[in-house]
Amino acid sequence: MITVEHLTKGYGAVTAVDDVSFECVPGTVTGFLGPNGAGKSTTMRMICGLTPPTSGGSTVNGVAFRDLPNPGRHIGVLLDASAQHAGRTGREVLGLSARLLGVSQQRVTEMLELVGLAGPAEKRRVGNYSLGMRQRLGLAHALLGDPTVLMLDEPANGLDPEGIYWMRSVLRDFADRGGTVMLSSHLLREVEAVADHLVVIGNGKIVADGAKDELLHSGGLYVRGLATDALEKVLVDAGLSSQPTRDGGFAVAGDAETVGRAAAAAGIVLLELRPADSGGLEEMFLRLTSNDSRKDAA
Ligand SMILES: Nc1ncnc2c1ncn2[C@@H]1O[C@H](COP(=O)(O)OP(=O)(O)OP(=O)(O)O)[C@@H](O)[C@H]1O
Repeated sequence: MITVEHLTKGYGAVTAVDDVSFECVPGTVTGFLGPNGAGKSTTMRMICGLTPPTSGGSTVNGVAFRDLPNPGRHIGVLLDASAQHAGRTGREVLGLSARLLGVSQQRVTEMLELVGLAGPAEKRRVGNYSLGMRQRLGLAHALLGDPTVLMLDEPANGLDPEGIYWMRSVLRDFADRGGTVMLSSHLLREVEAVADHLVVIGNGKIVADGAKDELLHSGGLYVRGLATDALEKVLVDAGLSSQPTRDGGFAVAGDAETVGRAAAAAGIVLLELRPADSGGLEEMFLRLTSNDSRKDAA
């Protein structure tokens, strides 16, 4: 469980994180979404005690990170896969951490196997790893202490499609076994496939927080029929608010039964009647990306 309460961080005139509160609960994957410079990394750094907040606080399983006796046994963190000792081999990196955490070398072997680095790869220096291999090692490192919480900053960076699919299945499995997962991304599509819950941050502030299905389908219904003009008239006559879409359909605020019955009564053949795509969230996300990206300004 991760609990964030009124977390705020100012850097001079910039408020990188502005009164942010949310929870990541056991058994779920929370996608922490926001454009570049939105405040994702700063929030994560505060959660794991690397950056002191200006105000507010956060806990992991009810305890402030800095007060956890052996933090790696509670929360596995992957903030920057490239920040690993380049001169050590993959096995050495994990082996040293295992000694610090008090876990066995057998666990090191298991984690290397889990992330697909067992064999020749584990004997290569991390400096010679691709970014995707570093992400795999970073995930093995995060899982090493058998924590109940995982917090990962952009873990899909550098992974190929097969690697992204694999990463999702590891995270999904971790959550399905009761673990808490928080992962950040600046790509909605990337977290959509794995997250149950979404927290969206823009310009340091939370702009959306809720179940993924609710947020993605807050755009109402999508309907498309054979006779476009007639369908539009039917929707108007039924008192339903609708917007034409570029592909000849309509985004409708209403329930499927009302739309379906109204179309049937008018003898209109419907080709599609379904929840709208992630239009609402995606549009909001695009707006954030165009207006709130502070990377350019920074
Ligand atoms: N150490 C720092 N000193 C000054 N400003 C900082 C510092 N760290 C972050 N910032 C600023 O805080 C804001 C949020 O940055 P942060 O790295 O948390 O965003 P992010 O959402 O993780 O972005 P990205 O996806 O690009 O990593 C940015 O405007 C950034 O320039």
